[in-house]
Amino acid sequence: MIRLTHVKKVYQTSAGPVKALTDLNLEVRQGEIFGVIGYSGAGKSTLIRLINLLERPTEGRVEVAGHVLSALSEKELSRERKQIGMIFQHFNLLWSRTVAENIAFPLELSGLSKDKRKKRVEELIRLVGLEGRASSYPSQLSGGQKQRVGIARALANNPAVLLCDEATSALDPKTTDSILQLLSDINRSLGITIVLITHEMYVINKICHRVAVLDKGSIVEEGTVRDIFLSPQQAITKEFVGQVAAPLKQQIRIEKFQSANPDGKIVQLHFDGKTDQQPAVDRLLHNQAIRVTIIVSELAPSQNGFYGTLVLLINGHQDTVQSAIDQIRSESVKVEVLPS
Ligand SMILES: Nc1ncnc2c1ncn2[C@@H]1O[C@H](COP(=O)(O)OP(=O)(O)OP(=O)(O)O)[C@@H](O)[C@H]1O
Repeated sequence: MIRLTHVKKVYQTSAGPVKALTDLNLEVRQGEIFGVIGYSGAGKSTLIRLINLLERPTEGRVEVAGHVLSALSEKELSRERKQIGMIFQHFNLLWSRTVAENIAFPLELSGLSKDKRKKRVEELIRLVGLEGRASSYPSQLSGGQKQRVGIARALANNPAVLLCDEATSALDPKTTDSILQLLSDINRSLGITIVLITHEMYVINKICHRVAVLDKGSIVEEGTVRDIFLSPQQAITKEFVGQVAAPLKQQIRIEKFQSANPDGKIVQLHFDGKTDQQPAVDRLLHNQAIRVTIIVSELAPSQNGFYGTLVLLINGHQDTVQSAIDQIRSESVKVEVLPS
């Protein structure tokens, strides 16, 4: 579906040439979600902008859906670009236009009649879950809703490929999850090929089928997300995998304790670092009526005590355990009882 062959990109600047991509080869298959991960400056934005020829390669060939885009003139390109939608970190919406008018914009450029535009905009609004917001302006929307408008606009002309340029980097974790879910649903229901760039392994792990690791303008490792997670080869890949492996290891540790202690209660205590919660924890750990085991301790010092989380296994008589939990809750520690 997408094939980059021996692609190089050199920017000419007043300080001299900057090599952004060096001899890059990449193949993205029809219908997959392909992630490119790299640190800042690795060349991710350059790479994604080469796929729709927003940047021309200095050397090499860019082929999308059977067309060699790098060989086309600007006029020919503008027709082929309809095959490729794009969404951006900062949404790039038109602030003076409503949601419906933003989504209609590419349809106007394609010369679609007013009636057809209206129908298509309604379909897209439903697809991205923005019912009831058609007449809102971008400034009246949350970040997640703005990105939904971006996605609807990118899909307006039924592209075969959707490019996502750090599409969730400006969003909080919960909104990130909902946008990633939407992208995954769209990939499945429309069969659209998605290429996304990110610096977060979380994003890759959540929705990508395959991933390439970009470092200093070259792909240093590539494979299925599962294989990369199970056996990362390069040091940089190990660092990225480490971003999500720690929580995963924690989860596995908690599950082991759970299955070995079916009668115990596993609780997660959250410390806010604002008040001194140490005495409350000491009382819990030294409570003679129960047995407390520390499963995970992720605490960092703060001016007034510490912040972070503790995951504990509490064994004992059901009522005694419950009253110990109630006691620490009453001492302004947030307590979550993990499902058994
Ligand atoms: N228009 C440009 N002119 C000159 N140099 C550029 C231009 N765009 C990018 N570069 C340089 O090319 C290299 C790769 O940049 P690029 O933005 O593609 O990386 P990135 O991985 O997307 O980083 P970030 O996440 O910080 O945007 C960097 O050294 C950058 O300074």
